[in-house]
Amino acid sequence: MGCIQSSPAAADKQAPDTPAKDVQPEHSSREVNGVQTKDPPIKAVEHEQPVEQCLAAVDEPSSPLMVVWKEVEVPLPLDEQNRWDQLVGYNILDTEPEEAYDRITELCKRLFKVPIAMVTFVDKDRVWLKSVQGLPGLKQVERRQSLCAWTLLSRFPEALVVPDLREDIRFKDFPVVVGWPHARFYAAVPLVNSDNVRLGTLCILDLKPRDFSSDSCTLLAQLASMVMREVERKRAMNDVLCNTAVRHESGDSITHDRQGLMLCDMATAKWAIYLVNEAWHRTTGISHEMAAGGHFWDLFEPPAPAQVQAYRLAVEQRRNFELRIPCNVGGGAGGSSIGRTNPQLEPLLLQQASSTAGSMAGGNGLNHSGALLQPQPVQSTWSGSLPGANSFSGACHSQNIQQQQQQQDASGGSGGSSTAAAAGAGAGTPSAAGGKAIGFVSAFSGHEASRRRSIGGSMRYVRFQFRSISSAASHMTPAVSIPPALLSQDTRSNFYWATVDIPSAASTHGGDEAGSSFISGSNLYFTGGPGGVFGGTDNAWAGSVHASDSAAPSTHSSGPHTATGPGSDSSSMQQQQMGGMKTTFSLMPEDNPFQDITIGSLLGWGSYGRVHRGYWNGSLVAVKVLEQVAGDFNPRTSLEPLLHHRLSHPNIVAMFDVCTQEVDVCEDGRPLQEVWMVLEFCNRGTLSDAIQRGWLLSVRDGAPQPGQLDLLRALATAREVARAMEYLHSQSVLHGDLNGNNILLAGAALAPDGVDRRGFTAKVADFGLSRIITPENEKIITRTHGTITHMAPEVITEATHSKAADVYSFGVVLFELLSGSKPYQGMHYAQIVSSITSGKLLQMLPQQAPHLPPGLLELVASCLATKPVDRPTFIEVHSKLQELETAVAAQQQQQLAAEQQLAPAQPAQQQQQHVGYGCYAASAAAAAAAAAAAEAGGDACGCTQQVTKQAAAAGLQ
Ligand SMILES: Nc1ncnc2c1ncn2[C@@H]1O[C@H](COP(=O)(O)OP(=O)(O)OP(=O)(O)O)[C@@H](O)[C@H]1O
Repeated sequence: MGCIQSSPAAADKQAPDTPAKDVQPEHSSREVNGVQTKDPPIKAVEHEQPVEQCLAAVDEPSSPLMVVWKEVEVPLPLDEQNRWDQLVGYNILDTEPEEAYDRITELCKRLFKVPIAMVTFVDKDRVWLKSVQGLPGLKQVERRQSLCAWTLLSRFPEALVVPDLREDIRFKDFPVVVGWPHARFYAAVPLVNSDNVRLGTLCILDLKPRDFSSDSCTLLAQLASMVMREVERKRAMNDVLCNTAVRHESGDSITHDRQGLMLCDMATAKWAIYLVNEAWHRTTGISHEMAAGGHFWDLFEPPAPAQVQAYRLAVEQRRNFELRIPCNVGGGAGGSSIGRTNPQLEPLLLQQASSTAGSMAGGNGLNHSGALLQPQPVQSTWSGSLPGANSFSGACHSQNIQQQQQQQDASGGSGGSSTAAAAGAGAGTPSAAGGKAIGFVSAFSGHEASRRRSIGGSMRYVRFQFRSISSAASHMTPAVSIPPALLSQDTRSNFYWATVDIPSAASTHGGDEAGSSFISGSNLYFTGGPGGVFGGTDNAWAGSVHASDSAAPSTHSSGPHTATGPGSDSSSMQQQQMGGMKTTFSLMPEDNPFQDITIGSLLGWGSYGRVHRGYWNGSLVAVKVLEQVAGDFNPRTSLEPLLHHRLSHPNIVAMFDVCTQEVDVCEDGRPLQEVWMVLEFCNRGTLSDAIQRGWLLSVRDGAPQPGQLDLLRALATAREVARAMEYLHSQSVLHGDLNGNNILLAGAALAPDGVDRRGFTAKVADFGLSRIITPENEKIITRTHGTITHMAPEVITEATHSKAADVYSFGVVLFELLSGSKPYQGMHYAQIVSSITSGKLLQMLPQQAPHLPPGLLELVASCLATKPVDRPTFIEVHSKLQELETAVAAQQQQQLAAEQQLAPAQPAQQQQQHVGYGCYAASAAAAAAAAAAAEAGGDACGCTQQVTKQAAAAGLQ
C-alpha cells in the first residue's frame, strides 16, 4: 500500500471512468522488489473487461491480463460514475479525523487483534483514509495499488478476505505487501449506502497470515454499518444545517438574544461551529462569516494533546464545562476583541490592528475592524478539573498557578500596560508582581509591546460555557429552542451550546458571578504546556491523542524535561513568562436535569405511571413519569427507558432524554425515585381514539361518512405501524403490548400529491412490556401481560411471547382499524379468555366487511392464525400492505378518471370534491391525464392492464 502524495502526475493519468487505451511505453517498465522488469505489451481494454478478466486470471496466474489490469487501471465497479458522484455528495473526502470513526477503527484493532484498521473512501484515483490506526501519518493510497479498491466490486458481496496477501496474484506485488508495513492478511467490508452504492471500506490488516471466520466477517460488517450510519448521519445533519429554513428557525430565535451564543458539534475534531449570533460577534469581535461554518479551534489556539483528554471526557459524559481563553480586551465599555493565534489570520490581524490602533485607543472595539485589532500570541494551555482527578500530580503546582492568577488579577488587567512596559524589558521572570501584563508584553517583541501600549488594550479571559444540548439544562441554558431537526438526528450528545462573555476583572477568577465551579476548592487543576501544539500540523492535535496520552496526565511538573514535550518544565516556565495567561478548563456543577423540564397538564394515567404535557429545552414534549424504588429492578421502569432510548424510527415515538430523581423514602428506608422520560409529543391522540372519532372514514362535504371506511387512510396507517414493528423486530425487540392505545398519532402536513389526506403519522409507543430477544432464544416466557384482547392464544395459555405474538396483536389492531369496532366488544375478561383458549378466535368475515379487498381479509386472517408458525412476519405484512395500498390507490385513480369522463361538464373543482372526498381518489391532475388518455381512445389512465394485474395480485378482484 503505497502512500501517495496526490501529485499532478497522478492526476494527469488516464481517468478511471474513461475506457482504457493502449498502455503507453513508459508503463511497460516498472520496478518490482527493486528489480526493473519489462511487461509484455498491453492491449486496449474496456473498463469492465479488466476487472472480470483479471478476476478470471486469478485462477490462471500466467495470464498476461493481470499485467493488463495492473498497468491500465484499477478494477472499477459497474456503477463507478454514479458511485463517485454519490461519494462526492457526502462531502467527506479530505475532512478532518473524527472521533466517531476513530473509535470504530480502534475497536476493530482490539476485537480482531490486528495492528492496522482503517475506514477508507475510494475516490477517483486514490483511496482516502478517514480513520487509520497503526499506520500513523498515512492519509491516502493510490487507488490502483489499493486492496480496498477491490472491495468495491460486487463480486465480493459481503467481505473481501485475503488470508495471505503473498499468495494472491492480485496483491502479492503491492507495495503494502512487498514493502512497509509488509502486510500479510487483509479483510474488508464495503461501506454501502442506502442506494446500495459502495463508498469505501472498513478494513483490517495483519502482519501475519491468518484465517477469518464467518462470525468475524459478520462482526466486521456490523461495525461497517456503524461507520455507514455515522456517514449518513453526518450528511443528514449537513443537509439540515444547510437548509435555510432550519437556519432561520434557530437563527431567528438566537439572533436577538443578548448573550453571545454559539452552537458547536463537538464530535468534530476542531468543534465545527454551526450557528453564532450577533451578540457573539459583539463579544468576541469575530464576525459571523468567519465563525459559522468554521471551527472553534481554528479561531483559538488549540490545547496540548494530552489536555484534550479533559474535554473528551467531558463531552463523552455530556458534562457541561467552561473554558477561559486569554483575550485582549480593547478597553472601553464592554468592547473587546479576542485575539486569534491562527497563523493564517496573523498578518491580517496585525495589519488591521495597526491601521486601527489610533482610532481604537480607549475605544470600545465593537466595530468590525476593531474586532480584528490585536492578535493574541499567548499560547493557550488547558487547565482542567476532572471527576476524581486527584491523581494529577500537578495539583500542588496548579494551586500555585491559581494563586498566581489571582494575584495577577488583583494587580489589575486594565492598568497593566505600564507594568507591561517595564516588564517588557526584563521579560521572563515569573513573578506575582508581573501580573498578566508581564506575560502580555513578554510574548511580544519590543515593537509589538509599544504598539499595544498605544492601543491601550488589557488582558482578560473570555469565558465560554459549553452546555450539551442533551444534558438537561439549567437556568443557564440559552432560552432558545433547539432546531427539531437536530434532535431528530440522534446527535444530541455531540451538540453543545456555548455562551460567551468576558467576565469583569474582579470575577475573572474566584468570584465568579455565574456560579461556575471555576477554581472551586473541590476541583483540582492541571496546567498543560503548549509544547507539541504549535509545532504540529494543523489537524494533528485532535487526531493524535491516544489512550496512552491519558496515562501521562501529569502534564508539566513531572514529565520528561524536554523543551517541547507537553510535560516540559520549560513550557511551564514559558507560561509563567507570559504571565500565566492560559486557557483554563473546568467542569461546571452538574445541572439539575429536572430544571430543564417544565411539567404541564396531565395527559393521562397508564398502569405504571402518568404522562404530562411539558416543555424541554423549549420544545413541546410529553413527559412520562414512572416511579421505582431505588435498587429494585422493575422491568417496567428500569428497562423501558433503556430500551426506548436505543430506538430511532419515524414511526416510533422518539425519546429525547431520561432522568431520575429521588422524591421520597420508602418505609424500609430505600429511596423512592421518579424516572422522567422526555418523549416526542403526539398531538393527535391514540389510534383507538381516532377510530372512534371517525378519522379513518371517508369524508364527503367535510363530514365523515358513517360506516364508510376510507381504505387508503386505513392502509396507510396500518402500513406505518407494520413498518415500525418491522424495524422493532429487526432490532430484536418484542413490543409485548401492541394495541390501539399504544399507537399514537402525531400531526403531519398533508402530502403534496393529495393522496395522503390523513394529516397524521402513526407512531408506536409504550415499551413498558418490551423485551429483547436473541437469535438463540426468540421466545420469552413472561408473567407480565399486555392487553387481554390483543394477546395471542399462546401468550394466554403458555405465557410465551415471540415475534409471532406481536403479529397477532397487530392482527387485532387491523381488525379494529378496518371494522371500526372494538375487539370482543361487550365481552368481559373471563369470556374473552375462555373464547380465546377454546379456539374461538377473533375473525373478520367477508360478509362483515364486504367492501374490503379479499387480500386484506386474508392478511387479517393470517395475522390472527391460531398457530404462531402460520402467521406472517412483519416484513411480509409490511410488504403486503404496501402492495394493497398501491393497488387500491391505482384502482381509485382509475375510478376517478372514469367518473370524470361521465361528468365532463362539471367544473374541475367540483369534480375533485365529488369524487376525491368520497372515494379518496387521486389528484385532479392525475385524473385529467387519465381522462385525456381515455379520450384519445386508449384505456382509461392508459394503464388498465397494469392496474388490473396489481389489483388481482392484491386480492382485490
Ligand atoms: N408521547 C405522547 N404524546 C402524547 N400523549 C401521550 C404520549 N405518551 C402517552 N400519552 C398519553 O398518555 C396517556 C398515558 O399513557 P401511558 O403510555 O402511560 O399509558 P397507557 O398506554 O394508556 O397504559 P399502559 O401504560 O398501562 O399500557 C395515554 O392517554 C396516552 O395516550
